[in-house]
Amino acid sequence: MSSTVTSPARTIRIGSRKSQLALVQTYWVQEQLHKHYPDRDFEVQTMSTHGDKILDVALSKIGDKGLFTKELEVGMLNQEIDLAVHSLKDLPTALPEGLVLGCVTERENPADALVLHAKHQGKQLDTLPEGAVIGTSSLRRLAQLRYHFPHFTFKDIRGNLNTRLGKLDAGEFDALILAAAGLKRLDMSDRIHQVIPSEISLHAVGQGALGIECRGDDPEILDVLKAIEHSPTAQRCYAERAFLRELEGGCQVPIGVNTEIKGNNLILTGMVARLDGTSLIKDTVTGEATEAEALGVELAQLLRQQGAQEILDEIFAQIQR
Ligand SMILES: NCc1[nH]cc(CCC(=O)O)c1CC(=O)O
Repeated sequence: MSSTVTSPARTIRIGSRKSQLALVQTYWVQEQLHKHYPDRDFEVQTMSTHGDKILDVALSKIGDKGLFTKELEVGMLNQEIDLAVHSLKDLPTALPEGLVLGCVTERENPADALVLHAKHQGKQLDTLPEGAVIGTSSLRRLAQLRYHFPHFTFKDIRGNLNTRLGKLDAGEFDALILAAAGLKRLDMSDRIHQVIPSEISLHAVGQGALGIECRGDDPEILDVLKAIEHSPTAQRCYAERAFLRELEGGCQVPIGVNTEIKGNNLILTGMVARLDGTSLIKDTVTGEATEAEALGVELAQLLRQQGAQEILDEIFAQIQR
């Protein structure tokens, strides 16, 4: 008599930060995976990351490498969780040994958005008064907006989305610049007064996309993740991340991008700006979408030839002080 004994499929453990946005994103991934693999169990485990615990310190002062990802990565390497869902924007371009970017899901609108205090209802960046106080914690947004709107006053803001919106509504700011994608995912699209055009603000690398990280030596998980990969988003984000990696910048340097897929081609625009908004270097490359990473490297080299490295060196020196 012979019988085939198959051990029951293991429960797949998904790690997430505890913020409202992180949870919405993680439960969305869980649901997508469940749709593709109805017979498998996917369970969510939440963890606080260093970035969640130091909400009162300016992001640009503490550096950003892995601020929102490290604890989840340790969890994966210790076999406590099998994959981690991140806002791709928060995932460093160099991952710890043993971990890989397993898949990239379909992107929301990657643009930045203008969110106004009620008293400015109906206004846009062009029509906000001189001296308007704009809240942002991102050097990228700061540098680009200063470049285009030197007459505004810029003020750092921290905290999760609800905290920030509370500060805006309480009158501490005239407007905030936030990712349109985060507001959309939290069902707060009605707070977006203007989707900022890419001519004014190039978005962060990976903005609006989710990146799922897992162990490189776990073929089962890598295979499971293939079902929810969105290939055009992945190609765009691979080009953006190669550009950032080549310039050796994190999320907290004024580097912005825009990507577009047209037929087989990928169009990548990138910029590096001075923090005070006095200069901004920007260029565009086009090539086969299948060569996404090479395009990112090419654009980085192009911007370097135009002085991007000097700007970045200046910024690194300032941040370290
Ligand atoms: N750094 C914080 C962060 N990480 C991801 C998002 C929003 C969603 C996204 O860009 O995918 C935000 C907030 C913001 O920039 O307004």
